[in-house]
Amino acid sequence: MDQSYLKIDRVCKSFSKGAKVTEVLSDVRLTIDKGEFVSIIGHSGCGKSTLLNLIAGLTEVTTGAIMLEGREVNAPGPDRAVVFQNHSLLPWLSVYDNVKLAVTKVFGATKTKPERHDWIMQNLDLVQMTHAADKRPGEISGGMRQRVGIARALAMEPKILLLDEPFGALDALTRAHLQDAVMEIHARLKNTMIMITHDVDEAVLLADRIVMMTNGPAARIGEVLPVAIPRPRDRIQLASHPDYVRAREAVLRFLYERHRFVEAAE
Ligand SMILES: Nc1ncnc2c1ncn2[C@@H]1O[C@H](COP(=O)(O)OP(=O)(O)OP(=O)(O)O)[C@@H](O)[C@H]1O
Repeated sequence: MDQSYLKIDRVCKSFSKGAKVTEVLSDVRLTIDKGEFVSIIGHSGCGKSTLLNLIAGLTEVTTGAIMLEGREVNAPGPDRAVVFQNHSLLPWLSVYDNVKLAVTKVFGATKTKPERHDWIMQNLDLVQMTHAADKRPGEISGGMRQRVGIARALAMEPKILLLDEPFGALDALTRAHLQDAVMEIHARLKNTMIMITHDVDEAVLLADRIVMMTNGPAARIGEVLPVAIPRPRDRIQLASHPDYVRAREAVLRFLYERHRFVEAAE
């Protein structure tokens, strides 16, 4: 019996517009273990978000299948929460109420009101945002909004947290703080995380494995690089760590040398 936690099995995805069919993903195969942190990297437009949306169940595969714990994924569900680059919080609700909305949806029938309140506060605490519980998204910084987005996603207690370039719009310092926060959360909750990034350092710092995608159309997984650097990881110590330097170089070579070669050959 196949014991994979998440299995992406020979997935192809095409989009049609009139008579024109574009194959975005071709024969994508990947298995991810429970508790693993996987970064997905690839050039713009190759199909990273499409792959994440397929796992989220927001889009359907054209052929192949995505299995989570042996069950096929073909619709969105609270077991897979997504954090997008643009926070997607409801602007008219407070930080607390934004998280509450998700908690009521998932735990409305199973947790009492005081339990739900504690759970909301616990998740805001996880991202250090309890102090802003009464603020609206427009009254807090971009980094804080992303923290709330992460709290809202985690509050659904998903099996898999899907992060679609969540820090892409943030300045470098805020980004570093949030990367640390994500590493702490991952260490504490031991949940499965899949994160799209364009940032090679971010991919290496956070991931157990880096999935590198070839250019589209018909993108596929070109290489998967294990990052065996022990945790907890400290960005300053890592900067000169030989394994870090090696992993970084391997990703850069894939993106800027090897992949260009593959593209030119096609
Ligand atoms: N709903 C859709 N209908 C038609 N084409 C789509 C749709 N969604 C994505 N595509 C196309 O699929 C390709 C891959 O898009 P996708 O957003 O997955 O790439 P990406 O790697 O995440 O890009 P980026 O890094 O720039 O965010 C693009 O050519 C895009 O135009």
